[in-house]
Amino acid sequence: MTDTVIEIRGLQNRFGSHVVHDGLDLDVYRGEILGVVGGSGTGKSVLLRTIAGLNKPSAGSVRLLGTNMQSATEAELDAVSDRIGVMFQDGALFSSLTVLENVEVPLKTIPDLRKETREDLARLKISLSGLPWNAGDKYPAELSGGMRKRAGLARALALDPEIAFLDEPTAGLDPIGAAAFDEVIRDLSRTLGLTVFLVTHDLDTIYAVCDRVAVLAEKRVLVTGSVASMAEVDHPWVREYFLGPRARAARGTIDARPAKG
Ligand SMILES: Nc1ncnc2c1ncn2[C@@H]1O[C@H](COP(=O)(O)OP(=O)(O)OP(=O)(O)O)[C@@H](O)[C@H]1O
Repeated sequence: MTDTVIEIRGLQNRFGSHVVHDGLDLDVYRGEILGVVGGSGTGKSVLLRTIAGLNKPSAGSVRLLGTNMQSATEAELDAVSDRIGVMFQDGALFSSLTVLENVEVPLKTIPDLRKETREDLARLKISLSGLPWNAGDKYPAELSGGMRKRAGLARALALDPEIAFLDEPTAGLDPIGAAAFDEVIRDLSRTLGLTVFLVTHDLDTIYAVCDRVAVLAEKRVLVTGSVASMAEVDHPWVREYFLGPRARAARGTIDARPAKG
């Protein structure tokens, strides 16, 4: 049976008179990597923040890991927030803390966790995110953009989340760095059974890692389906995005990769 970990119904988000989402429905299933795409300003980040409980919608409901985010008590919201990890576009690290200390921040919510154990757990997450062993002792300003993103991922993974929300994880990375990041995301999903809610503009990432895609347009989720099925969708933005020259190039790169045994 499919386990729905995020269930959104009739969602509306408005800022003053600006309606970003209206009547938005979406289901996300356990263990999948869902790519959320859409033109600039269609509300991908607002949607991510709303699901994660960081933005209060003006109408509709979000059920996250079985918790109704609109009617939950503070204690229930805290409990569900411990089961998710969020990686923001810029990594959102504390600049005055080392990478290790940044990753330790969420772990400090665990009562009675010994300092040594907390540090070991943080170092494990740092290495799972593909950072070199000594990166934990560096400050964010000493890292490249790609390494900062990995540090942000390590912090998002600190509490062994069931769902990782990643906002533009490969934006600003060079193609090799982006491909390496794709691999980390895919490995984490496959080995840890992590569900990934992935906001991205990066067609290479979509073709390389996403099990399903949700397209945001016209203030709602216009369509969901496999990446391949997007070629059949008769909507101008979807056609331009998935059938344009960049999509052809991204598809070609994936088709050209040797099959994994
Ligand atoms: N706190 C806020 N107050 C007012 N307007 C906001 C707020 N947050 C987002 N918006 C508006 O909501 C709309 C959607 O923003 P959002 O950042 O979610 O778009 P996006 O699809 O992620 O865009 P991009 O692809 O460019 O990152 C934008 O018009 C933005 O200006």
